[in-house]
Amino acid sequence: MTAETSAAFASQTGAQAVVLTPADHRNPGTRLSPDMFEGHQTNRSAAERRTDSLTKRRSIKKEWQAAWLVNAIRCMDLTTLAGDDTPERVRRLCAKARRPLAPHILEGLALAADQVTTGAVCVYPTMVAPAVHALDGSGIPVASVATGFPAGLMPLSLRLEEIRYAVGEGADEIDIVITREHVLNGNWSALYDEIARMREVCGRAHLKTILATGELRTYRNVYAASMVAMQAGADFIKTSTGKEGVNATLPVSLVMAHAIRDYLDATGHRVGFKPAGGIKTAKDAMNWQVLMKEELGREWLSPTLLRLGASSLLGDLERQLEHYVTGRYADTTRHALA
Ligand SMILES: O=C[C@H](O)COP(=O)(O)O
Repeated sequence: MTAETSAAFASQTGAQAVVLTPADHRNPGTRLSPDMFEGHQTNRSAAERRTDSLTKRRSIKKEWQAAWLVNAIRCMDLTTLAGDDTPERVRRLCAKARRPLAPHILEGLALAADQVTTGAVCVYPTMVAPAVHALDGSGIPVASVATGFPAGLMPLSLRLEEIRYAVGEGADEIDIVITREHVLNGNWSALYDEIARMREVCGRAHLKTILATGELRTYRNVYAASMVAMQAGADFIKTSTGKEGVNATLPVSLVMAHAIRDYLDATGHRVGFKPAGGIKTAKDAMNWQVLMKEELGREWLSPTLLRLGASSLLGDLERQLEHYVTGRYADTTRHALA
């Protein structure tokens, strides 16, 4: 491991302990303030140009990439949200969350096993209990989707009860879905009220609000929904369930990052960001981290304020780190981090 690489790790990974925002920070929210988003101008083509240029830059040199790939693991919500999920599958997922990298890769990176675990494990409510048991003592939070995931089309009373159930099973974080109709109709008070009720029922559990941006039709709606969710007390805003036709995209993430920045400027409160749905390659993970660093700063490179929601990203991260350490790909298919 070169001196430069170890320096990269000191600044990007191991020393990452310099978390400027305590892990238990909460967004207290504000009253509903339409003036913070009504009339806000968003420019789709400018957002697309900006993020397109970001994906084409090779701004991170080879020896630093490994540090960013390790950081992507640290910020990952390792997820399984499938109809055929079982407690055994969840137990296997939690074992990966505790030890995502093989010993020889950790050795090659000069990292200790307890320095690299995932940001959380994300499951359905009935899988929370096996996840809590499997992660006992690891310090890795369990996130549960709730409120009628992924569509959310059920009575509010039942959606709130599902949150109570998941928290009662031991969930540390709740990923709720919003009622898209409220956004499409501009019914901001209804959107604010439902999220505020969900926040209240979450109690000690952190609240992540899934905006299902692929179903909100315009970037102006994405910005407005982001702002209302933060005003209602969301600790994270999250792009997608992973089940929409269009899930996490970089341009939409840029719009949401701007909302987080504007909310911080107006209130002093930091809110986390979770892109989710279709994030599958190490290149994707690099792109989202670069976007966070450039738009929001280094605080948004820690699991306290960034989570990559993904069910199939870890494999490529492992593959790229294996190549970095050994000079070859473990499997025959080349997956160059081009
Ligand atoms: O965060 C939750 C998403 O369902 C993950 O989406 P994915 O399966 O496309 O990685």
